[in-house]
Amino acid sequence: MGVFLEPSLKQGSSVQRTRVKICGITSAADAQLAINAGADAIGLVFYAPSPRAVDIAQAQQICRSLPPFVTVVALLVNAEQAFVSELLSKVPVDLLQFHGDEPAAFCQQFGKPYLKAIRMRPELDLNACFNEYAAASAILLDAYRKGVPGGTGESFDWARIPANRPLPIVLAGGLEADNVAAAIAQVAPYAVDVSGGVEASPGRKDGLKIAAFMQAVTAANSAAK
Ligand SMILES: O=C(O)c1ccccc1NCC(=O)[C@H](O)[C@H](O)COP(=O)(O)O
Repeated sequence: MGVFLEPSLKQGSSVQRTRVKICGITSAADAQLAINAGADAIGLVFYAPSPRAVDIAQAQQICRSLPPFVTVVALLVNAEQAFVSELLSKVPVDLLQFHGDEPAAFCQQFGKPYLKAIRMRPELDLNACFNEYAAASAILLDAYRKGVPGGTGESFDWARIPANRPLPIVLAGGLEADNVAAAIAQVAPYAVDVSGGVEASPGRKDGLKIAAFMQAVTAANSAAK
């Protein structure tokens, strides 16, 4: 199991450092850029319409290239149960990320820790989401754009996130080097998640943007001590 979200590290643990997931990794080279810069986790998108999508064979190749202690997150959007089972049998996934409308029972059936992504639509009842997905390792809060399941590059009003949370929060949506320190200072999330903000183009990560993002996170973590 990777170290990104051990089930025992629920909200309130002594761990204060905001961790980093870099999502939408499509090559071993980009995975190496993320890891060398200090990312805790990489996200692999198994959603074909995304420009960041990978298939099982690509995911296997990327995972073979990884050093130890890197958490592999598999991102799904309303995938069929059979595909998730096949994915888990062929790729060394540490954490599932359900980014669609998956009910809690669907998410839990695989016996694998999972993140439930919640897109912050205007009328959202966040407490109801916390209750429904109480078995999740963490809740990933992402921006909402109608018809776009994720990877929007847009942020949302972080003031909508309550200070008291029953689950660790992974903050996503439009993060980049220029705003991630403010996000950490305001929200104090368990982790941050970024995709577009560290890219040269959709699906191709930019080493300089990754380095700048990680430096900003490191500075914010130091300031929080
Ligand atoms: O990244 C995608 O293309 C994507 C497509 C469909 C569903 C989810 C997707 N990404 C999920 C993530 O966890 C992203 O990192 C998150 O939405 C933040 O993306 P960004 O605003 O570009 O940093």
